[in-house]
Amino acid sequence: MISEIIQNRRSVYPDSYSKELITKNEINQILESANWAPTHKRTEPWRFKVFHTEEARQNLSEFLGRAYAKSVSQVSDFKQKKMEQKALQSGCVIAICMQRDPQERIPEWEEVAATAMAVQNMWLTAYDLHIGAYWSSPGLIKFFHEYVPLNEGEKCLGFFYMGKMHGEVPQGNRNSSIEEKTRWF
Ligand SMILES: Cc1cc2nc3c(=O)[nH]c(=O)nc-3n(C[C@H](O)[C@H](O)[C@H](O)COP(=O)(O)O)c2cc1C
Repeated sequence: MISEIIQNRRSVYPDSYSKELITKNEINQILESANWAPTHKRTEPWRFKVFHTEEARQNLSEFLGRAYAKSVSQVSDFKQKKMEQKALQSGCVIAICMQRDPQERIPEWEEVAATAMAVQNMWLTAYDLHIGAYWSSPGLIKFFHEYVPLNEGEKCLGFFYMGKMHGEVPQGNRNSSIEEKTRWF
């Protein structure tokens, strides 16, 4: 049931991923799901940069460490190490990017929303494949273009960390019920 998959999907963090590899086929399934998100004026604004091989993740890890240090006024060695570790603990990291419509035919928020819907498709597909994942949006993403050149109007919105799950999916919780967030007329 789709509602069970939706409710059981969780943010699963890199320190709880197993060492089991994620295959290219699994990554392609996850990316294919992204491409079926809805999109106003069919701008299909989601763009992805995939860091799968150990070498790619090692290089990304080094960049993340450097970018973290640049993004804060006081560097914490602990936080810098943690930031570096995440790409190494993951089976794959995907940078989530959004390409603004060059003609700006729709407001930017709609393209951010469409990209977020693409990420939700990825997240649900990953869960279905027993792959834990989470969307990370640290301040350092503003430096991502220094590492991977982005097109004009393309922005990095965060990183999608993924790793094979071992054990149970964490328990979910919500601060308030849907009734409290809904008014019926
Ligand atoms: C746009 C977006 C950005 C997020 N950024 C972060 C982040 O930077 N760090 C983090 O720990 N979690 C981040 N999360 C994950 C949320 O913390 C998580 O979704 C929330 O705690 C609810 O938990 P659940 O996903 O397991 O239901 C982000 C989620 C979204 C949708």
